[in-house]
Amino acid sequence: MEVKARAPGKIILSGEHAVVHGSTAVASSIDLYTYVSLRFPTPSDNDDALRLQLKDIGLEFSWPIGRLKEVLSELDIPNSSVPTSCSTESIKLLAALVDELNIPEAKIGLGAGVVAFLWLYASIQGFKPATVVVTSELPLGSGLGSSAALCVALSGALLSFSDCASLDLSHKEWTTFGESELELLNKWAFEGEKIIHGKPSGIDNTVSTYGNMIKFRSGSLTRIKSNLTLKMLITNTKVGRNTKALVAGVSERTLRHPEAMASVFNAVDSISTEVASIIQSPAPDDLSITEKEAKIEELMEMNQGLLQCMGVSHASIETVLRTTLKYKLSSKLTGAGGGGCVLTLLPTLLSGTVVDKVTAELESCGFHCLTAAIGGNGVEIRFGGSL
Ligand SMILES: Nc1ncnc2c1ncn2[C@@H]1O[C@H](COP(=O)(O)OP(=O)(O)O)[C@@H](O)[C@H]1O
Ligand SMILES: C[C@@](O)(CCOP(=O)(O)O)CC(=O)O
Ligand SMILES: [Mg+2]
Repeated sequence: MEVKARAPGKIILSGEHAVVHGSTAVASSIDLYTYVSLRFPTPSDNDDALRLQLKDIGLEFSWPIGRLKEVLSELDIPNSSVPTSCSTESIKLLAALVDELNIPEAKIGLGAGVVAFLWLYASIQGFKPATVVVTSELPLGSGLGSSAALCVALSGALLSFSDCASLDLSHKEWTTFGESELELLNKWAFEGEKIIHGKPSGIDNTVSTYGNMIKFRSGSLTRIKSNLTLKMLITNTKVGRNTKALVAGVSERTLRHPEAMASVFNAVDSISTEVASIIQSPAPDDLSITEKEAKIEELMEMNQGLLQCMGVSHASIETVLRTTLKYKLSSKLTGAGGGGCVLTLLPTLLSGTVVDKVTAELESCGFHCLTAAIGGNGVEIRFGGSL
């Protein structure tokens, strides 16, 4: 018996980083997914190992169950129905197991993802042998929430074979979980994100779990019904960065300049609240679509300025901003910044020729442009099929 789970990536329309410090942020799922397949061996397979295949990265790891028990029995492994944080000591033990894998230096960032995998696996499934296969349509470490999509898809696959979920195992189509199961899944995914991000706000795992558009503040979500079809060009600068380090950098700046940063976070909160209200405002009201788009553009520019104040912009991001401005288009970084992806609003009346020209110019700088549909379902699972 096997299960496949998929969880979407996301874009943050406004409020990244500030959301870690209690400000409102607005995010939406996108139609790019991370897939996790889970299969338990049959007795005739005679396989007593936990195997993890990162398919598109071309890496494969395995741990004899005896070795896992030896190391992890020192840990307080929680119950699958009680999402529990991985303590610093536990992270150290798991990281030592991951160090034994000799991950190539160029891919060392994956180590945090593998530690999160081991924590979620042991916590939800204990010491059962299994094969887990991960594939992703998301660029990793680029601001599109690959870390959260991994944790959400993993939690989905693991919980679907636990006592915590009551699912119809004959279901061969993509299907979602019930409300209380989603809540549990989202909490486990958050514990995984903590291992990868250090101090996540929870917005990425929440939007990946629930899908569509959300407003998020201090750990609680409000689902947003969008009355505006936003179209965004996503430019991947291909400059690698690490969310954990960038989030830590903003916290350090906040410690150095608490009052100034409080004002910055406050301004971001107002921007996100306004963005959410424009998106939700009824279609035929005082403002035309063009006027709403112009307001969102201005708010995106203001948010970008504040992200610069937080110290998370980058020369590559500034190049995207300058390039899109030549075409009178507004942009902002999305996710943790420091490289990664930039969003550019493509207004409804913008001609296809302009989109082609700006895309060509951005790609001539060495960037990669992608279009992804905004919104769509959150985590889903299906049974059967092949890994
Ligand atoms: N498909 C995957 N396989 C293994 N690890 C992954 C995968 N997706 C994400 N990760 C983990 O998440 C990290 C990237 O997360 P992060 O720096 O938060 O950027 P983002 O979430 O924007 O992609 C990777 O370095 C890796 O540790
Ligand atoms: C910077 C932050 O707001 C978003 C990070 O997103 P990503 O990992 O760069 O996709 C951090 C968080 O909210 O946990
Ligand atoms: Mg992330």
